[in-house]
Amino acid sequence: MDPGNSVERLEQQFAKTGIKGDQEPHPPVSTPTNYAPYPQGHQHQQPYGVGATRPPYSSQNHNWNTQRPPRPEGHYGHRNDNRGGDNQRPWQQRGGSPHYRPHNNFNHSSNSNNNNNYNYNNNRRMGNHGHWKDGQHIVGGRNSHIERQLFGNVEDTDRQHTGINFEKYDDIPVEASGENCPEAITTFTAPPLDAHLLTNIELARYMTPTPVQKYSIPIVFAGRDLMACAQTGSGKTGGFLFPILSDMFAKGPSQRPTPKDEENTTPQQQQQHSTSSTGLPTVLILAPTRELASQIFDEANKFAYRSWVRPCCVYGGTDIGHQIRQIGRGGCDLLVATPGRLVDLLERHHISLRNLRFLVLDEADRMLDMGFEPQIRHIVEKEDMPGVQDRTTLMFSATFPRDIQHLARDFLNDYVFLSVGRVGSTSENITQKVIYVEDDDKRAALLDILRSEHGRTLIFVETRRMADHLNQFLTSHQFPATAIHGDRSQIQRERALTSFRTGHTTLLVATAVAARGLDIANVEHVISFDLPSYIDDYVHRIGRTGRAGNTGVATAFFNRGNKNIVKDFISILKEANQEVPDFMHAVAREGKTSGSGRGRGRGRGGAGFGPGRGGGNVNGGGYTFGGRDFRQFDYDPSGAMYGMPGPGGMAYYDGNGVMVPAYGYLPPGGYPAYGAYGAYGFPPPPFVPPHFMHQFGDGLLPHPHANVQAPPPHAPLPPAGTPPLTSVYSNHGDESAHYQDQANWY
Ligand SMILES: Nc1ncnc2c1ncn2[C@@H]1O[C@H](COP(=O)(O)OP(=O)(O)OP(=O)(O)O)[C@@H](O)[C@H]1O
Repeated sequence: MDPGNSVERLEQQFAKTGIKGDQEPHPPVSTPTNYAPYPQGHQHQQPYGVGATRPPYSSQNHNWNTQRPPRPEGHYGHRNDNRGGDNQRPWQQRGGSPHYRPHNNFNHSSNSNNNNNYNYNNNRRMGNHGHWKDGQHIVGGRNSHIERQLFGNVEDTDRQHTGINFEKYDDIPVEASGENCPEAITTFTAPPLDAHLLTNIELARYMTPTPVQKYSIPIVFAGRDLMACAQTGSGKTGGFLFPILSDMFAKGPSQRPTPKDEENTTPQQQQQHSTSSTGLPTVLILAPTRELASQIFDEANKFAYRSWVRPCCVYGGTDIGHQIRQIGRGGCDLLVATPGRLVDLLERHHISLRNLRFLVLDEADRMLDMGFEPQIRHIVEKEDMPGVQDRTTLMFSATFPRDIQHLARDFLNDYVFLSVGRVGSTSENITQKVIYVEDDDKRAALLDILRSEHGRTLIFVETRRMADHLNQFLTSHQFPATAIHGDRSQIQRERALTSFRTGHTTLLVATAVAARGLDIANVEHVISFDLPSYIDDYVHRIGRTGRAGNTGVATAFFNRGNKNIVKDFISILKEANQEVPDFMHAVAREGKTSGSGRGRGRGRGGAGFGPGRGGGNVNGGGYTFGGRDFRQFDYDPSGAMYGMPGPGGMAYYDGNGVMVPAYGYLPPGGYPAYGAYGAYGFPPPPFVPPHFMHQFGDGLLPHPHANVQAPPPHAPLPPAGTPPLTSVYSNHGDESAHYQDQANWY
């Protein structure tokens, strides 16, 4: 599908419906209930449901979301073309809107939550850092100015979530599996936490630990590796920062020589190494996006305040020379990084990982999917990082698909799997609404919603181009909007985020670059203008609201173009006790006969991802949305690993524990899904033979541990005329240099 044509077609479609940005696009339509299908065009058709007239559907309707390759890091220039506009002109001058909240002192460098690079350096110069001397932690002096910068004021609504209500989490089910799980703590106390950390926790006004923190703190203190799956907004950042910083405050800098030092360097060289400007972090935290890395860095600065620990942050899109100087001058005890920039710095020997004691993968499922996995392997296995036995490895996310859990074992040692929350991982604090809206009507539907609401609203779209178009469209309709996506320069991205955080612009149009981890206070509404191709991505996106015990609303525009995720979507809604509109069931029933055959897993999973999923049957296959320890469900002590049986088939490991590759199957009218790794479903014939899978590049090649076997002899070839499949680049707009995705196959 030609992206240019499809976008043009979209624009023509918009033009047909009168949506041009300079005229009233669509008469406001009142929807009787939130779940009513959105009227088609001007005709106000009957709601689409079972037996009702279906809105005309064209298989081309949704192709306009065609994605473009991400730009390599080096291509992110500081372009000042202002595409998409940051709307720096005062809003009143442009007609205003009820969304506007006057903010006369807007200055992104002074109001941002992300402005601590500057303050952090000041912080050092003011000499209030502590240090480690003669085996003792000497804590620095207090500074009220820095404390305001780091922790904000109680009334600072741009930075504080209002009405944090973690009691809501008290009856959330928590499951910890693995040998000898340590007991959870119930309060922040010293011991077990370091006394200095407690003073910083108090400054942050955290009264009690969240469930994930209650468990992760003793697990890490016990020296155990951890894979933690907890709902969005439930305090996972503290879940890894608290035990790590507490340990560092108590034990001081690591001095341990690694075997590599002993083998390859002379004592003189070692001496040179430690006095050179090379950063020698004790902790490495890897995150998928620059904005998330920056946010974790800010949190690390808070909780490391006045301690000997110097946090440091490196990510792409910014001047590497500046980062090198930061590492050299200020030290780098706790390093937060995006993988691409870190590899660059490792290769230039500005950072060495030989002293590492803690490795953290935040958004770990994202970090281990095919976009990042090669870089993560390079960092963990090919550089000088201590081996898995000699470091503590922690992985955190709100979703942990089974295939990623399999892969994660390579990086973990005797780990505890912690699951906080329901198996379906959306929070019940988020009210989820689904509206049936054809692609042509989405803009009108959006305007209707925005005209009746004035809160901070995040709008997710699938492509960067669409983000720009929608931003322009909203701006031309007098809404204070801005956009964040991977084609914008880092300065534009940060400016957009700051503008949204501070409430200068109450609408942020975003691609998936803003989907994970970002903690923006008081986001009231997340609108999935486009639904993502994978339900886990939806879970993360809506998780930008309803955080820290607050409530929020998530509205999804749904149509038949989303039928590939409809069953997973229904399960997510049910698990969070949300209403499932009839039209979703109807589309799901259609899916049964036409079947998209798409698995998940971004080139890793595919048809066999989880038992029974290849045929699009979720429930029968026992798939869960990442909240279960696969060891409990797939593992058979006899040496064979099985999935849970379902109508779609059975997950399949052979009796010797050797993985049998997944074979996609070709449902009528659908495309094959592919998988090459993990506990795969063993779907019904016809099979797609492995040679077909190999067309798709790295991510679809079998994992090195997989022993690929020939397909069963009866597997037929794909039917004549099956179009050749090609990988397309996704629109994740993050640090993944070679991220490939099967999105928009059809
Ligand atoms: N113990 C606590 N008490 C009060 N607030 C807390 C506590 N722990 C974390 N928070 C606040 O809760 C919010 C969400 O925390 P955090 O960003 O760590 O969530 P998360 O689980 O990592 O979310 P996501 O899945 O989106 O990455 C933050 O604003 C944080 O400051």
